[in-house]
This record gives sequence, C-alpha cells and structure tokens, in this order.
Amino acid sequence: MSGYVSRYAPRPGTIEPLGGQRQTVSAGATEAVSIELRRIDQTFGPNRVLRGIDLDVPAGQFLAIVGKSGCGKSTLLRLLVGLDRPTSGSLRFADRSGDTVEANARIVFQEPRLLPWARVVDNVAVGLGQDVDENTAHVKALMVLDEVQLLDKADQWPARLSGGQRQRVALARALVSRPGLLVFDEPLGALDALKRITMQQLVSRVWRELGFTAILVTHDVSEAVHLADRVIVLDGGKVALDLDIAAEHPRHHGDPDLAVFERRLLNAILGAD
Ligand SMILES: Nc1ncnc2c1ncn2[C@@H]1O[C@H](COP(=O)(O)OP(=O)(O)OP(=O)(O)O)[C@@H](O)[C@H]1O
Repeated sequence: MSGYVSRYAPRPGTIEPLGGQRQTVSAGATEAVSIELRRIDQTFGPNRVLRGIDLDVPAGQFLAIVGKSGCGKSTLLRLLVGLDRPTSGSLRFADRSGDTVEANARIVFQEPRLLPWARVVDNVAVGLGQDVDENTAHVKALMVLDEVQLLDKADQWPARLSGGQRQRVALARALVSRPGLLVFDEPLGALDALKRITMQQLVSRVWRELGFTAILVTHDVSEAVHLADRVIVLDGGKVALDLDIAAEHPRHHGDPDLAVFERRLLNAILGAD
C-alpha cells in the first residue's frame, strides 16, 4: 500500500496498488517542450495547405490555433507533434530531458478512445506504456485520476461513465506520463455547453499546475481565449493573426476583456481584420 492519500475522499479500496507492496511513487514532473518552425510548407498534390509558416512556441506556452474549416489546423498540428514531416522547411523541438517529441508529446482527441474492456484506472495506466511496472503504473494512474477528480471512478468501466467523465479519463491518460507537450485536437467539441466549461476549467488548472506546453485546435474562439496565452488564426496557408491573450488566469465567461479578444479573432477568421 503506498502512502498516497486522496484529497477527494475516495471510496475505500480504490487506491491500493496491485500486490500490496509498500512503495513511494511520485506522479513525476514535466519537462516542457519548445518548438521552432521555419518556412514550413505542406503540400498535398496540387494543394499547398501551409505556405512558409514561421512559428516559435516557447516552453510552457498555451497556444490555440483557430481558422475556417480546411485552413490547415490539423495539418499544422500533425507537424507540431511529429506525426508528419513537412514538404519543406525545418522544425526543431527542444526540452531539457533530450527526449524526442514523439516520446514527450500526447494528444487528447475529441473522442475519448477508451478501452471498453479495461477499468478506468487501467485505461489511464495505458498512457505510461510498457516500461513502467504494474504497481507503479497503478499508483500513478490513481494519482492522476485524483488530479482530474475522478478517483472515485477508478474501478468503474468506461461504459458506466458520462461523456464528460470519459473525456476526463482521456485527459488523465494523456497526463499520466507527464508529457512536455500536450496537444488538444477539438477535445471538447462533443460536450454540451456546461460540460465544456467544466472541462475548460480543468484543462486550465492542470496546465497551470503542471507547466507543460499546450497546443489547442478549436473552432470555438471563446474556448481559445479562455484557455490560451496566445491564439493564431490560419488563413490561406499562413498565420493571418498572432494574438497574445493578455488576461489573468483563471478566466471567467462573460469577462468583457475576453470579448474584445474574441471579436478580433472572429474578424480575422471572417476576413474583416
Ligand atoms: N493526408 C492528406 N492528403 C491529402 N489532402 C489532405 C491531407 N490532410 C489534409 N489534407 C487537405 O488539407 C487541407 C487542410 O486540411 P486540415 O484537416 O488541416 O484542415 P482543418 O483546418 O483542420 O479543417 P477542419 O477545421 O475542417 O478540421 C484540406 O483541403 C484537406 O483536404
């Protein structure tokens, strides 16, 4: 049994590691990644989707990417996490651990993509891969479930969770390896308005507490200004607007300062900026 004690008063019996061995397990620390893009082009046949993009994302920044459908957001995202190589230009990822971006980045998708035959805690432990022993993985998964306030669901099956809870499990699975770069690909698009706000607050809190670099692709400019330090608008394969969101965290819906940023972003997306 580890010395781990929840702040959220879990059901008894949900925090014991397998095998009952006493061990000290820490949730681990984040080594935030910085990214540098120079003259990036991405072409699919005759379709030149990205045109000479230059972008620096400092370690620990929360960057949101917005723009019309088909403007190249997902294409840029795939380059930023090392899933694709650009047609031309250079990308540089740097973190102090010296890991490759593939090893140090995680993605949270719109669909939670949980394993239906595995309990919540085991779904989260999957995020650690094969190199971590079962006991340690179990305890780390419980710690991260605690961070997303789902410790009481650790023994539950995914089918018994609500949509918002499933998305929190997917977030926990991404966080458990303490990634230096966490990428959100429209992660909240399938949630209703109230669940979206709760999830936004959670994402904002874990980002502020853990300090990873975050990149969010979204259609929702309100979501972008609530979460991000900086929002870029893609249009015609280029960065049409690069806007710092100079507002304190936590941010609140209905804040008139945020509405000004939203208006500027909407104007840029609709071509009026
Ligand atoms: N693997 C690919 N092969 C060919 N064309 C592609 C490929 N990936 C993307 N494209 C094209 O690149 C363009 C940009 O696509 P992308 O998915 O990046 O846009 P998006 O801004 O994310 O769109 P949405 O907001 O609708 O998700 C589209 O015209 C798309 O058809």
